[in-house]
Amino acid sequence: MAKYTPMIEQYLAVKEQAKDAFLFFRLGDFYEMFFEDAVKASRELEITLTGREGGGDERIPMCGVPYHSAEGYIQRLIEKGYKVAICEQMDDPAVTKGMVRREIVRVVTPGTIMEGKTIADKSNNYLVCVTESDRMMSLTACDISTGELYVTSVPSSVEWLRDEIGIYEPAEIIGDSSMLELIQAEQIQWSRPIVYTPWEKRDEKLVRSQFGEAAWARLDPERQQCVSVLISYLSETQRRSMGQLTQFSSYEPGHYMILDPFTRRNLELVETVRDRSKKGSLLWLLDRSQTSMGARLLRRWIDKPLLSRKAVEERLEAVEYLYNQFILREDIKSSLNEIYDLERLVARIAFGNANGRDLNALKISLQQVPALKELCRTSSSSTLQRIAGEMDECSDLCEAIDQTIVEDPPVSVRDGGLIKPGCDPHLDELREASINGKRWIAELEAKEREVTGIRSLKIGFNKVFGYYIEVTKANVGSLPEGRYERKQTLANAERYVTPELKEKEGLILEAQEKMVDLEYALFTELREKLASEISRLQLLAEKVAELDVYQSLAAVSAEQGFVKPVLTEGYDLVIEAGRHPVVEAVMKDSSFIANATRLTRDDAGILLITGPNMAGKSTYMRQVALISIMAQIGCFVPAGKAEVPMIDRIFTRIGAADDLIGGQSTFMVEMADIQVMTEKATPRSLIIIDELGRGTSTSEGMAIAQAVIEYVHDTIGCKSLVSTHFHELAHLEESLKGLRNYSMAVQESGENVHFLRKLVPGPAGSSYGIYCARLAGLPSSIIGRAYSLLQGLEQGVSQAAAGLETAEKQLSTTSAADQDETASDQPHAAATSEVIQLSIFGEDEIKPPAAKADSHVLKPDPSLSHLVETIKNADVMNMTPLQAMQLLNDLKMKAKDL
Ligand SMILES: Nc1ncnc2c1ncn2[C@@H]1O[C@H](COP(=O)(O)OP(=O)(O)OP(=O)(O)O)[C@@H](O)[C@H]1O
Repeated sequence: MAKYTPMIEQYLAVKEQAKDAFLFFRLGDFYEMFFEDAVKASRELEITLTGREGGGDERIPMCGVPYHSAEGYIQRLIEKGYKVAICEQMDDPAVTKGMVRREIVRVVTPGTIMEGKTIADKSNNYLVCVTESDRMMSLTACDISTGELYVTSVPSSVEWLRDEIGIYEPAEIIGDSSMLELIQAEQIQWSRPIVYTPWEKRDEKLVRSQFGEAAWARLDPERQQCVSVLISYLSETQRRSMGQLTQFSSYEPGHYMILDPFTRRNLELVETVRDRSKKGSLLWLLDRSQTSMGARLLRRWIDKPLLSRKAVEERLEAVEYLYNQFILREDIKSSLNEIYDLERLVARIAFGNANGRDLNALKISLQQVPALKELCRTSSSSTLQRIAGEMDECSDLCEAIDQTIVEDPPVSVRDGGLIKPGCDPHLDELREASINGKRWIAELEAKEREVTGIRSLKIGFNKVFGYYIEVTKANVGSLPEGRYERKQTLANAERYVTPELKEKEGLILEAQEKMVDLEYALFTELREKLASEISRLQLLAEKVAELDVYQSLAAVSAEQGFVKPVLTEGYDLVIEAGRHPVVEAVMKDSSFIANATRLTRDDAGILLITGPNMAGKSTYMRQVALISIMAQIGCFVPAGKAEVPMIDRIFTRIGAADDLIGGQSTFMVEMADIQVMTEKATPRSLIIIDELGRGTSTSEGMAIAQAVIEYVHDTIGCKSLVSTHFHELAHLEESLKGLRNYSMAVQESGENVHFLRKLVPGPAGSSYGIYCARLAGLPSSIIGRAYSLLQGLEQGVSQAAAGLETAEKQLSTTSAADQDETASDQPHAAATSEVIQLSIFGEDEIKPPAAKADSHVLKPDPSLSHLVETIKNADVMNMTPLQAMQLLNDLKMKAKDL
């Protein structure tokens, strides 16, 4: 095989270091890609694929992008989930003999981007690292564009891992390959695509030197390991100091309310279920922030509601104060409005890619701080006063920028024109020389015109020939002999230089070159000075963001008529006139119907809610969860009055999450969720289950629903809202002390049903499902047929229920003697209530059949004794839930055959 050229050999050697990335190989003014990379990139970026002789047997596929527009191409590849390794020329080709050295200077990955369209201003872009050691799982989340770094760990648990990743919604996850496989096996459809990079190398030394020995020592060993893996990845991909990472925030997951990814989605905390847009989410409603940092912090608060009542009350104190102080709120708002994204500015400064405009943005932002601080200091809110006390105005840094950078600097920092006069005496001298030189040239032009008598003579400049005297062809004859040396011939003009022009040009260009170099040096000196004060700036950014969130929560609370919740360490959740904040806000006619909620230890901790489709059950249940979350982030809540206990976990099982997991049936998903709930829920949790037990046959669904409700009631004992279509479950109120029936009221008038959206005590009469189908516009033939089928089905259910009731009666008489005190733990009897017939239509063509369901009790059948025997012999206490379900199903089949 023929040998490759040295350049291709060099390419291949570099490519070895970046196998999983596109290698952007700098060749002059282009980044070139070769071989497979070229073929793939030409397809992904829609650029022309060419070829090049490289010494091998065949032409080598090649494609390239101009270096000055590479940013856009890199972003497009990152958005598609690829990585890009940037390989630069390390020597100046102009002065290098032979081949220039080339090295990878940075690998851009989805989790390590610093700027650009890919990361929205108001959201974070996290890289998450997961590791496991000694049966402890650790997770580190880092956003290098803002300098945030979080680390936490717990005894190994896949659910925890899933929940925690759900909080960060990372762009990329690195870490132990076994852990990555575990996460991928969960098949969760995250709201954004995640790139997985196995990475097990660690760099403890770097972590210790970057964060200090004291901070290192405070971390548990498993967290140390996790941070070391992450930092090693950053250092190998970014290949520069990550000065923006000044500290890590190590936290205990137990300090926050736990919300699994399904619950987050179901409650539409940061995006809607339907189109995953922010609009229509709780974040959208609460976000009146003026700065991007504030917006990101608000999102973090929503992602992690607090468990410490004291900490929440401190937040509420500030929100309440600002709620009542409209003018102060407006003043704070207008100051905040002038503040740029400090976190990202500061990260760019540390990363070394901030330009003059960035420094000025920092200056303008810092100029707002004294006023903000004063507003907080003079307030009578203790929280705001604390913020004022912690705000470092950084006026020295503001002044340094002000003295150095001109008002409107260019984008580039390498071409001069960004340092103020008076900042550096040497620069001023050079400027003077350059200005004088230019003046001299202007004078020379006038002089030459006079000497030659050529009025159109002019002096110009270009990069190739420098300064020249230009004379049109017609006037060339008028030039005196000797002094003028021809440099360039154009179509209708000639260009000349003279010895004195050449000499002056040398001086001017030298001054200019020196000036540009000196300006760059002065600029980087300032940038480095700012970089060395990065922790002060980051701390200030935190305070500004916190203040911004307070004013945002206060503004929206005042605007929407929210009230301050009363937080308790107790059990009872009592809400008067509660509303769903987002549904209410999007209703144009302010017609949202408020509903109360009472979940108390003395009365009932479980509300079993029945009611027709469309009646507002889901909205009601979500509103209770949202009120709890809002209270625990420190926001006022949409209610007339609210007493809210600190809730440790909200568990929701709401229909809309069905599409989250591919390849599993709705029913299996529901059961898996319920399983997690039974394992994790505590008495301080809140459970919300919408339409429990659907997705399987009616009788099985009903049986499972009842068993689950009993388990929640007897074993977990937490507050729960359960909605169901099985009206037959209403009887549970009799057997479960802590359960109350409620329903969403409807009013029937003639043919129509009017949804009152009002929660009333007692079970619902009917589900009106077919009525809703009619509302949705289904053909009347289908509606009519559905009604007649319903009648048949209801008779069947009624008979089966009656059969079971009889069986149960027989069982109770024959086995009364066997009963002991554990009987109350046995599954409760299947529903026996009469199924209520719909009668909401008049003499319509789709009128439901008139007959009422037959509710009489059937006579016992001889084969019933077999059924009873089976029930009697069942060793219920030693059955798994699945065996119990199986038994129940067998009984049902036998009952059907009776
Ligand atoms: N309290 C309320 N006041 C005014 N409108 C409401 C109220 N609650 C719900 N709605 C409106 O009623 C519609 C149906 O509500 P929701 O989805 O909660 O009903 P549902 O009983 O859960 O129905 P389904 O069982 O079909 O899911 C929603 O579009 C919502 O806008």
